[in-house]
Amino acid sequence: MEEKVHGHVLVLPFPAQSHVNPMLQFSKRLVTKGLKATLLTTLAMSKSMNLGSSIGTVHLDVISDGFDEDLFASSNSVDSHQSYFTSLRDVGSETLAGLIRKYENSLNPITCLIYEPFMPWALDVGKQFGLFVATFFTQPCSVEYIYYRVHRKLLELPIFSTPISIPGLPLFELRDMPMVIGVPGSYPLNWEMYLEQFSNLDQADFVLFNTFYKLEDQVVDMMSQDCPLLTIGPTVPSFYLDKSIVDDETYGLDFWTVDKSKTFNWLNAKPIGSVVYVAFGSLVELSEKQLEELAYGLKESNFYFLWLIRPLEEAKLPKAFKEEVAETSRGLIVNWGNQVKILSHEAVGCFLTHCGWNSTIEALSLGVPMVAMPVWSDEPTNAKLVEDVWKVGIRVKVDEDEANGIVKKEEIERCIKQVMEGDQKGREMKDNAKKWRELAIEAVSEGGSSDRNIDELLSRLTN
Ligand SMILES: O=c1ccn([C@@H]2O[C@H](COP(=O)(O)OP(=O)(O)O[C@H]3O[C@H](CO)[C@@H](O)[C@H](O)[C@H]3O)[C@@H](O)[C@H]2O)c(=O)[nH]1
Repeated sequence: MEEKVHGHVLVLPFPAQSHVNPMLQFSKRLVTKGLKATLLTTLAMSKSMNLGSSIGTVHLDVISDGFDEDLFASSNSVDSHQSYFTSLRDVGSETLAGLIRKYENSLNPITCLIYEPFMPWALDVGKQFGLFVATFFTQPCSVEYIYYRVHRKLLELPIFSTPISIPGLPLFELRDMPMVIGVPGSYPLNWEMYLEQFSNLDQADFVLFNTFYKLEDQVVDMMSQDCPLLTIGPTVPSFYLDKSIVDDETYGLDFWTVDKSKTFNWLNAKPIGSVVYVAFGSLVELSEKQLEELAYGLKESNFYFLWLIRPLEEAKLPKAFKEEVAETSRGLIVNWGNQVKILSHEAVGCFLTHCGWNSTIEALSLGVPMVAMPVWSDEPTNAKLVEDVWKVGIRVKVDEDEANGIVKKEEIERCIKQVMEGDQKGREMKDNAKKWRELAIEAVSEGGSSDRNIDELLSRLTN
């Protein structure tokens, strides 16, 4: 039977893998602190993944985004973006309100809403019901602070002269800025959405970031001057950090089928630090030409490689390459897996990543050095920080002569070798990666900066 608790938090992520993961994980932490947490999924997610009423200790409930039969509606083509976002807002705000009402007369009515700011309307709904509302950013503070300064007109666009100086951040070139700024005119709908995040942020009771204080201290201090900011990350399954949550080796909700045995049978047979792990997250789509360069860069680096690549992307790989991989044990191609478990495997020597924020903070948390190959959004900035601030990786250079910014196979091979081979630079990256892992563990462990911040959130929530 359900017990009365001191607070019931409704958690609303944007319905995509990389947004659900950190917010689901954060929900688990809230439960360990004595709250009830209910994560909201869409009807399409619930149906197609056959979700039950909970994931571990976190309750699940559903709202509609108006696309009840389409699991991938939120990440489909740019043309359909606008209609998806309109529907998400219109249908979502109605069904969210209905759901809050549903709990009003229950033993544990909703007391707090934690929402992702790609959906700023959720804050308005929460406030209509008099709830305590916290905003949860799934990208790093460094990136959001840049958007915030544009929103406040403290950073004028377009940028004509470099290097770019932003308080709390290192000097940036255009290539280090978030893609919508570094490449003016790119992703116009996303740009609108990034700025909209701040439209009503002054109404939020707290602003949460999936980061930890020591990782972004200067920019966190800057942004904290303007909003009640709390760093609460990294939101990586606790099994890999402080082990405070029972049965917590995975996030627990996957949009694709997870390969459980092939990957680890293959990894278990490889020497320590010998494998390049390659993955580009849940959204990025590379061109056929780029995939070909990547494939042959990996092959020619002569290291073992494990490549997690979604089915539609895999279909674009050169046939000859796939056949060669299938015939030898030099490489393994798998469609989806448990990335954090892979990163924690001793055979993995480096992570070739697009620098999505989850992948980046997961690699930092697991102490794995990176080859950074950013594609869009926050990724160029994350790659800059990986290479020049945290010094845990090397960023590939785009071939200037190639249209559409292709990274050539020779460059991929060069970067992999730099990280994997034991020369001084490679060793420094590995040592720094270990250092960031220790600091990540410290942040989420009892009394650490993120742990104290979660307690601060709770004390406001329950008083
Ligand atoms: O086989 C796989 C591959 C990935 N993952 C997980 O999927 C998530 C991927 O997230 P992320 O690394 O952030 O990449 P994207 O899915 O590309 O994320 C989008 O959302 C992020 C957060 O807003 C942004 O930083 C990115 O630029 C944007 O592309 C991570 O938690 C991974 O652990 C798996 O579990 N299995």
